[in-house]
Amino acid sequence: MARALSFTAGQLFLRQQAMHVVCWRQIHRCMSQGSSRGGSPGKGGPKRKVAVLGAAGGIGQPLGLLMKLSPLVTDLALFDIAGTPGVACDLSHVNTQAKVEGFAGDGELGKALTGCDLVIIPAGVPRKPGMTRDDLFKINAGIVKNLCKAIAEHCPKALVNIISNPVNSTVPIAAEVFKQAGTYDKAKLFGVTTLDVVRARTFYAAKKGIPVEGVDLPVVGGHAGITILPLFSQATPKMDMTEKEIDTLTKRTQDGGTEVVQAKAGKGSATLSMAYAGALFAEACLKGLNGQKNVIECSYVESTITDIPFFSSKVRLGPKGIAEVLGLGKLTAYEKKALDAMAKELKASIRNGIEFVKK
Ligand SMILES: NC(=O)c1ccc[n+]([C@@H]2O[C@H](COP(=O)([O-])OP(=O)(O)OC[C@H]3O[C@@H](n4cnc5c(N)ncnc54)[C@H](O)[C@@H]3O)[C@@H](O)[C@H]2O)c1
Ligand SMILES: O=C(O)C[C@H](O)C(=O)O
Repeated sequence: MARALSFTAGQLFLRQQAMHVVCWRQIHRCMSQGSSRGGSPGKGGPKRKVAVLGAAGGIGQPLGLLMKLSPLVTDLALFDIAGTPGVACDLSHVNTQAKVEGFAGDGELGKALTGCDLVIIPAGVPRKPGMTRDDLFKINAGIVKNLCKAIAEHCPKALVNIISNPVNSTVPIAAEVFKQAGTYDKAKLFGVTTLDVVRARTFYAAKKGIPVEGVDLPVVGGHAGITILPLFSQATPKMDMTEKEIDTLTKRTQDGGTEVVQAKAGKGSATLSMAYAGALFAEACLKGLNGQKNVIECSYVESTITDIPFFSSKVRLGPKGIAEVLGLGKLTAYEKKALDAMAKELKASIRNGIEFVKK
């Protein structure tokens, strides 16, 4: 009996190991889908340098790993105020093509940025329970401002993906810094709202009992509370939903970040799901740069599709960044009301960001 039991445990262990391998193969396959259509650097595709600023942090480390796994990245620069040489050494042993270098401290920021095609910024402090994203403004506004000044100096043509909160203000901060430096190109600046899309897809699939892989739906507005608006009416595959179901899923998506902050109980906010979402969005940007057609993601960008000057909606990515900011499509009465309700808060967050740089 004991022998039979241990044999079963052994089998279970082997099965688990096999599943790990399958998972990693799937991640590789997912990430390399870009290479077949977006140009494989190993096979003569373009060289692409990506920098992660805040690379030793909770998001920065797994995001660095996912970028190291991406077949679209040839050079990976990991910058933080400290700790990056260790992270870079660790990642450099992974047998994928990207050459990894670590840079620590302001004195090395210029070297990290020089030659970059894409800069991803998860630098800054995360929330603790009871805080809003706006409570992070005091510290993160200055961090994003200084990093963007360095981007304007060392890689003014790079695409910039901003993850640091409050995204509703840090993106306008970045825009204003670039304007002052004379390098602003609205097609190259993105607030990363992909985690809202990832969450909405997950919650919708779970609620409707359908496989999440086939689910798509836009999330528009901004990235905080009521400014996050998932458009479940445009979800595919289309499923009937009651207004109550829509309201529950909308609120869960809006509160997704807070759900993680509370579950982590003082140890930070979403890091792993954010790294996944950040890698998805970064890969989409690289595919666009490489000339892949029809690359569409939601992002918080300078926009004229509403009267709110920065707004998240679907954007088509191309060789120069944003090729087209797509419209909102047909909205339901519920969605129109939610859009009206967010305008005041979103405009105020944008104003705060701009004034912070101007003053
Ligand atoms: N956009 C989103 O959907 C989303 C999701 C999750 C978290 N976030 C935000 O991302 C940010 C980072 O979160 P985290 O969990 O990784 O935090 P963290 O504290 O674990 O890591 C942040 C890192 O930034 C570094 N840093 C601080 N100042 C820096 C500077 N001047 N230059 C370079 N690096 C600097 C820190 O040393 C640290 O390693 C937070 O503001 C958080 O709110 C955004
Ligand atoms: O909620 C946070 O503070 C982090 C992030 O913006 C998230 O949505 O998870």
